[in-house]
Amino acid sequence: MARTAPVPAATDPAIIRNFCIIAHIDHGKSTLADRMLQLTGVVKQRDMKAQYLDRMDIERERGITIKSQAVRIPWEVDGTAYCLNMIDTPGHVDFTYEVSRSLAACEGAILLVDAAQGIEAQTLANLYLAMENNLTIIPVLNKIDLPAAQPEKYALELANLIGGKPEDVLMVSGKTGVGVEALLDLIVRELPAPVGDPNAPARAMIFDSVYDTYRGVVTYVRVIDGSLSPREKIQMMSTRATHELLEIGVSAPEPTPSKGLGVGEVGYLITGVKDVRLSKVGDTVTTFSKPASEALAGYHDAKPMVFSGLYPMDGTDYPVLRDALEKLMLNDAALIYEPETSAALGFGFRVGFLGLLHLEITRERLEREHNLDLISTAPNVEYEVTLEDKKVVHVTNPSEYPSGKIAEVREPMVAATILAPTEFVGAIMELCQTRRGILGGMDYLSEDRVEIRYRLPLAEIVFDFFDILKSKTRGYGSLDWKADGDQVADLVKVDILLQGEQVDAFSAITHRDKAYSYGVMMTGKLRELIPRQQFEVPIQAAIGARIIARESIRAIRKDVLAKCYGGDISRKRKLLEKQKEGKKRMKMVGRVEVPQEAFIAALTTAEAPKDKSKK
Ligand SMILES: Nc1nc2c(ncn2[C@@H]2O[C@H](COP(=O)(O)OP(=O)(O)OP(=O)(O)O)[C@@H](O)[C@H]2O)c(=O)[nH]1
Repeated sequence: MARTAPVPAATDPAIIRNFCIIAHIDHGKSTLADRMLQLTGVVKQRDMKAQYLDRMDIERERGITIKSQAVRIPWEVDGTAYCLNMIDTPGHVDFTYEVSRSLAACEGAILLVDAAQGIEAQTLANLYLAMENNLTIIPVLNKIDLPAAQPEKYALELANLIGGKPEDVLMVSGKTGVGVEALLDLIVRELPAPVGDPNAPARAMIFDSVYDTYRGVVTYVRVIDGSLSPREKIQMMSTRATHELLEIGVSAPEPTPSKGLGVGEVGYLITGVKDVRLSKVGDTVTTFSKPASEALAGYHDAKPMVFSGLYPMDGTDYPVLRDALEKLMLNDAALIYEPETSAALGFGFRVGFLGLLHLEITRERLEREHNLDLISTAPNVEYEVTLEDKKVVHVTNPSEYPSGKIAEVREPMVAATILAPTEFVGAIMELCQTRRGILGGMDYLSEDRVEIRYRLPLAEIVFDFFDILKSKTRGYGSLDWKADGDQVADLVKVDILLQGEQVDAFSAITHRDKAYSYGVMMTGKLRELIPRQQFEVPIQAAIGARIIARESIRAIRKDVLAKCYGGDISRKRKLLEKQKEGKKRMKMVGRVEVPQEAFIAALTTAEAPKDKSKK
């Protein structure tokens, strides 16, 4: 059955359907997208590879989507050729901002739920985002080929959630392709066609901007009103900057130049601009000759949540790291950084991330794509410190913590939603309580599944919370969170001193109740890591002038001349020279020699256990 027409030039909005697939991580969005590409003949059988739309190596290796992707696919229903624009979105909480951008470019969303797992935290979060954007929602259960699938049970859960009948929930398998044709039909029938004024001045919304080494910045847009055509000058409405349009086209899924983009169409623009910040996501594109007077409602900028220092292992790599960050920023508008120096680690950068997964991926890309070896310092959230003289300081690094009289410290908070089987309610509440959480509410989604809402300090959940939640719920708990203002907190800065000398890289800002355990942990760890010296070295943890923990490394004197009796001066000198060589790999902190490895080991293990990135 030939249901696929050649990609029609969509000048008539009535034949366009713009949709995205939203789901909890791993519920099968990318696999379903693959099947749609294959079934519609957009990607030839022999070119097909799993996760076709995930272009980055890291995305493929980890099996996760980081960047959104948009593709145009043809589909014929009742003899009419339709043009579907599918936008694949990431599912991980760190990349929610990508999802919300994609949603704004669509009329409808497929809410995909794993038929063996049921509704999870990001299912809800994404559903609410889609509802805020007034999208028509098509509920779909995926992976019905799995023996563990419970389609009836979860169809009921889904129907209860969005208000509908369980029999209206479509059953598909992205793996085998069952139900995917029916889903494409449903998209055409159920989703509204885009509406806009074709004769009005052009207004197109930028929902993504990507840097491509060969083509410069590629800007993805959705046209709301009017049209854009090749060789026309375009204008960015926020800055009024104008750019020549070098190419305009659609992703099908390879970039295909077109004669222009009309109302409701999704496509790309290439202007020869070299910096994604000049083609800002959320901005409105209009034409220079007939500019629109009012911009479309934009998006909020993604706000970094976690900050960490990135230092090259080898100090001479600093310029390489600087260039690498600059390049990466061209492609990742959420990344921010500024230079910083550390007495222990030398020159580096303080970088802001959306979450730990974003940190890990950025670091991995820097190391891999630029051949760097990096040390990342223990991550921090951003604190707002008000001094008694009313001065306000924003602190993302413990070494910036003001030493003057502090009136108040505020810490960022999040609204967290946890979904889990009811039997784990007690364990989850206990965990949230120890993390200074305040219960917001609890709802039963079905007899055996509960949604628990907590307000928690960001610093308490961003590092190891999810791993602990997973282990306490035997893998069944899922978590989603979003920023929720801030609160006054009793926070202190814990310093680590080696022989009375403060080592900035080991300082931390913690809640007063946890300061002692941090001090004990860090001094203990350093005692193990720092080799014995020729004198005793006290390691102390202190809050201001008050010492809260202490360890010491006993003295030894490695007498390299011990075996060298007799008075041969040249031999003695040779041995002393050799000893000096070995010392070059040491950092001096006051009089104490600390091996580079000690910094790395102490910092990497002080960091939260690595987020294994699957939520
Ligand atoms: N049995 C079965 N497995 C599936 C099906 N769809 C997806 N999977 C598997 O589920 C896992 C996750 O699928 P993905 O398509 O990568 O999930 P995703 O939702 O796109 O994940 P992110 O892009 O990271 O958000 C993969 O191992 C797939 O092979 C299905 O219909 N049946």
